[in-house]
Amino acid sequence: MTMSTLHTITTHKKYRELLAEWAADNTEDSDQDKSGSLIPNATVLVAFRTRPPIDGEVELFDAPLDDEETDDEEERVNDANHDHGPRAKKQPPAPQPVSKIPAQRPPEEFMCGITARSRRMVVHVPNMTWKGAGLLHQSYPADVCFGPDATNEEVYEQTVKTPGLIDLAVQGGVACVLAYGQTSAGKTYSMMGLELAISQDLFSLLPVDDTGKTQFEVHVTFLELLGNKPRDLMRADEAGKNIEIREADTGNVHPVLQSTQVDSAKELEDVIVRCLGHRRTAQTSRNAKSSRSHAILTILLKNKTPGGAVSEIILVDLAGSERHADSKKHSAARFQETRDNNKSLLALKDCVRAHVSGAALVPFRTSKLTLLLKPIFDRKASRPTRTVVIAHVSPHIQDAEHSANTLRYVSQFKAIR
Ligand SMILES: Nc1ncnc2c1ncn2[C@@H]1O[C@H](COP(=O)(O)OP(=O)(O)OP(=O)(O)O)[C@@H](O)[C@H]1O
Repeated sequence: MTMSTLHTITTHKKYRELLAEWAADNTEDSDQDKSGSLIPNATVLVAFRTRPPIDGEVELFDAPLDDEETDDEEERVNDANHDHGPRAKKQPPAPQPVSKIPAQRPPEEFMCGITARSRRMVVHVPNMTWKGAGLLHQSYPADVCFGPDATNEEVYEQTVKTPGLIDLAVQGGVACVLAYGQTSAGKTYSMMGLELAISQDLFSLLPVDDTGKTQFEVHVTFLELLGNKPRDLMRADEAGKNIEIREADTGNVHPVLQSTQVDSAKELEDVIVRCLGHRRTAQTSRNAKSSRSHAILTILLKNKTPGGAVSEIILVDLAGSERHADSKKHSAARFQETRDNNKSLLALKDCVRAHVSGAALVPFRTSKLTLLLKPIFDRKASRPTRTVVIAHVSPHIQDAEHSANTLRYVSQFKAIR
């Protein structure tokens, strides 16, 4: 047995003991946050989700992590603005926190870095001190949390049904769900589930007249923002062609997209599945089919009665937040995309923060992503809005620092209220 294997076994044994001790002292029954339901009147609701480990995934941690990476969310996003491209000059390695040290254990061992409680998530962050291996248990509050066993149906129930997002749109408002998180944390999995569940329910929730007909027309657009390049996912024939985003004098933002009218749950579902098939993916160190882009599905409800409004349900699967280490093998073009994605995520954070705090000005023109989301940020618009941000985190202890940053980033939106 090598010294390194021995060290691994000892450290991981210690982590397991510490996790067991923490779990014994923090049972679900002692969770103060268990009672109560979602805050019905909040403009922004915060949800956290983690997923189960995937077969063979732990073996990925055997690859050494980059010694230059930064794990602070803002630092990481700003870091992406500097030249770290393939030709960038190497800096001397910085001292590494323990979670960045290359994996030192048998690959088949999964070690959980997340505990989901009803209304908070706890991240168990490895922390090496002079006393040896330790764990910091960092707790972040949310309106609702989903552990690895939660189904997409449960997520739909709590993040769409309970906050009344479809009802809000039917009444003329703007409802939005944003899936945020580290690459491979489960954003696309959640959003596909929500998109298909909304397709199933939407038509039965549209009000009908005495003849059984609804006064609403349902139209769909689907846009992909790859780095800074918007594309129409509805048009496979236009693949690769960038579309224009216009902001009219009236203040309305008009991406030049094909809008498709749908008249049934099946039609809506078919359009969504077809468009998702046009989304670009690439293999990353963490996800064989990683979505490189932000994907914005907009379901427009057009009320055909005289003076009837157009309301919207906007479903956004954001590009994965990537650390520098995750992108170090990217080509120059992919690196630029990652940089643009990270910049737009930072702009999004600023906008949501300003929006939640009731600031007079929300800087939505800072990026194409936030400009496209103007309907939820526009203070001058009279339509009521509600946004649910679902932060996704990896279940692995090796990702604990990234997970803590993700939850810190998103839980702020709850704290500002
Ligand atoms: N709750 C879950 N239960 C079971 N499997 C899941 C769950 N969430 C995600 N997965 C699986 O994990 C893998 C990564 O998920 P997904 O592609 O949704 O991540 P992502 O956050 O969208 O990644 P990226 O940002 O790289 O596109 C997929 O194989 C997916 O099927």
